Amino acid sequence: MGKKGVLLVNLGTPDSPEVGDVKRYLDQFLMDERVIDINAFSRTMLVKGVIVPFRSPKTAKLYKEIWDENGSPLLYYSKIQTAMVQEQLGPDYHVELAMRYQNPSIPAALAKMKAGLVESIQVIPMFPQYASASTGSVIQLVMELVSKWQTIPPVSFVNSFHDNPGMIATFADNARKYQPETYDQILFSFHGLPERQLIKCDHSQSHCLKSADCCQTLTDVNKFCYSAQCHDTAKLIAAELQIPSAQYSVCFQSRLGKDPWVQPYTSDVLKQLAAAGKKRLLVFCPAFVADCLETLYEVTVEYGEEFRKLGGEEVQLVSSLNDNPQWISALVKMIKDNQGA
Ligand SMILES: C=CC1=C(C)c2cc3[nH]c(cc4nc(cc5[nH]c(cc1n2)c(C)c5CCC(=O)O)C(CCC(=O)O)=C4C)c(C)c3C=C
Ligand SMILES: [Fe+2]
Ligand SMILES: [Fe+2]
Repeated sequence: MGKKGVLLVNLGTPDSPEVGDVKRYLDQFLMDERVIDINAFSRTMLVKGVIVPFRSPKTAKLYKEIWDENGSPLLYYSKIQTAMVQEQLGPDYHVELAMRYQNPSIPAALAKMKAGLVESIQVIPMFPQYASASTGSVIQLVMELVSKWQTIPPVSFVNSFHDNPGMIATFADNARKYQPETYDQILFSFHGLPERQLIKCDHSQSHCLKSADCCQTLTDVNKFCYSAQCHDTAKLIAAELQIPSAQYSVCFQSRLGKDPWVQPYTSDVLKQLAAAGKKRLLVFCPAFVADCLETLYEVTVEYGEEFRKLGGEEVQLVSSLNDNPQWISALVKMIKDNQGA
């Protein structure tokens, strides 16, 4: 019997924090039609003509702030997660890590699995909430590549795991050491998305963004809605920690460009909380399974500075799932439960 293949795929990071590598990363990332989802001509003009040349030097500086002797935190933790999952699953499994953009690449990881004669492939896009720009993009590329093989093994995909009990429990446990009840407000800050991508993912075309709060509750109709899944994750973590609904806020960070993104924006929520006299904030970022630029720099440094300028005192990040053994066990259970699905 061949081994069962498991492919863990995260977003990706530059090969180094130097401008050239950041350019290559942003170019590949933002030229993805699921990320900048406009017509090909406009995307090329915008990405290659404006965003990559102007953003890369600034983004490279930010990467230099979080790059340490282990390299990029996202890649570092992803490698550890992969090794820990392989260790727990044992020799019947062949576990590979890939990044959607840059390295280790999805084609290289799939080639290793093919050479290892795996009998099946289970793909886990490492994004708890489904978005076309993240999970959808990974699934599309894997399908495109494997569809060209002569022998196509059974391939399965995890579509989302926004309510995975082990993931929720790990985030809650990570927060306990900060004593969440001692903070003025808890924030769940998720990576943002253009609003039009929510609407495009609404198969009913009658739900998302049709009323002020339609994407705040997960139902059968909107079960693939990124915003609704984010709200559900926040609600479950808050319930685990017995945080009353008035004590927490859900918000969305990392907006790029001028189009409207899913709201409320984290910056706006910081302003409201500072105006209401809140001083100390505890921030979860449960769109990520590993600490990365968006948690270590955007939240800790940028939002921290922003909030202090507004009169606040502290923005404390809850560390991500990283190499927490409880998370690894949850991931292993997810793999075993999904086997053959
Ligand atoms: C949670 C999953 C992610 C979704 C959905 C997502 C959508 C998305 N992102 C951009 C633009 C950028 N994102 C950047 C960094 C970044 N994004 C994610 C995850 C999701 N993005 C991660 C994990 C990271 C950090 C990677 C790391 O190396 O640590 C960046 C690069 C940084 C910067 O220049 O600001 C950009 C750009 C868009 C446009 C988008 C959906 C449309
Ligand atoms: Fe992003
Ligand atoms: Fe929605």
